[in-house]
Amino acid sequence: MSELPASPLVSLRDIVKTYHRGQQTVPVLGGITFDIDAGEFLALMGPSGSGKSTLLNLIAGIDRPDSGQLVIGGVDIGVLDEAELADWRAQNVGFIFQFYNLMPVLSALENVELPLLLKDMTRRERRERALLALEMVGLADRAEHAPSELSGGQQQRVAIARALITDPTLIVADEPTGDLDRESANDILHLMQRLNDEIGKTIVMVTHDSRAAGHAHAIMHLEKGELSGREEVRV
Ligand SMILES: Nc1ncnc2c1ncn2[C@@H]1O[C@H](COP(=O)(O)OP(=O)(O)OP(=O)(O)O)[C@@H](O)[C@H]1O
Repeated sequence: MSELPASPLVSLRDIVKTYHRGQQTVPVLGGITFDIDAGEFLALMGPSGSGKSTLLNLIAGIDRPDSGQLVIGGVDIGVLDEAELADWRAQNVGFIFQFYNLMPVLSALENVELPLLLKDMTRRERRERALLALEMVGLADRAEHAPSELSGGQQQRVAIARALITDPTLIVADEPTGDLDRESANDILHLMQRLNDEIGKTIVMVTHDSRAAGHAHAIMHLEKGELSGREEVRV
């Protein structure tokens, strides 16, 4: 596993984001400043429309702020051009989505392998690594199954294996348990906690669910595009 860089891993300074739709402007983030330490498991909570997903997408390098500075692992991602940003994302960020975003025509193993297709690796190396990742999430015996042959919780575990496969600096999760029943949600949250505790993955998770947020170290609350507080959950 890669070494963790010095804290903080993520530094946001005065991040402003406004969406433009025709003549209409929608101010979403009004100057956000905070740090995320390496090894932290942070939950982002707030009412619908408060800007949680927008903030997560900026931290993941999917979108760009209008102004402000965003430094991750010592890289000022604001100065990267589109190709450099895409490359940075592929190397540094693992994504977990609410609806898993697995490719339906591929097996679990092939889905996990996908991020490695960009790497200089033999087919055999890719398969071995993907199998290890599936083992880590307890699904090695389902490697050949299609997503439609797996439960929601199992599909999310495949998605977590896919997020881990490149050994990213940062894992971002947008409502990872939003589509799951309570028991499967608990399994997923425990798995994420293990990734954090046992292999030191830094995780930022958007959630509406305070029970889910209770698995994080700290909860950052957003209100109308402003930070309204940080709550420590576990040490
Ligand atoms: N691509 C876009 N174009 C225009 N407006 C957008 C776009 N994406 C989001 N918005 C608006 O920005 C605001 C914040 O959206 P965002 O998805 O970040 O909120 P959220 O806190 O994650 O909400 P939810 O909990 O409902 O998912 C909302 O008013 C939304 O309508």
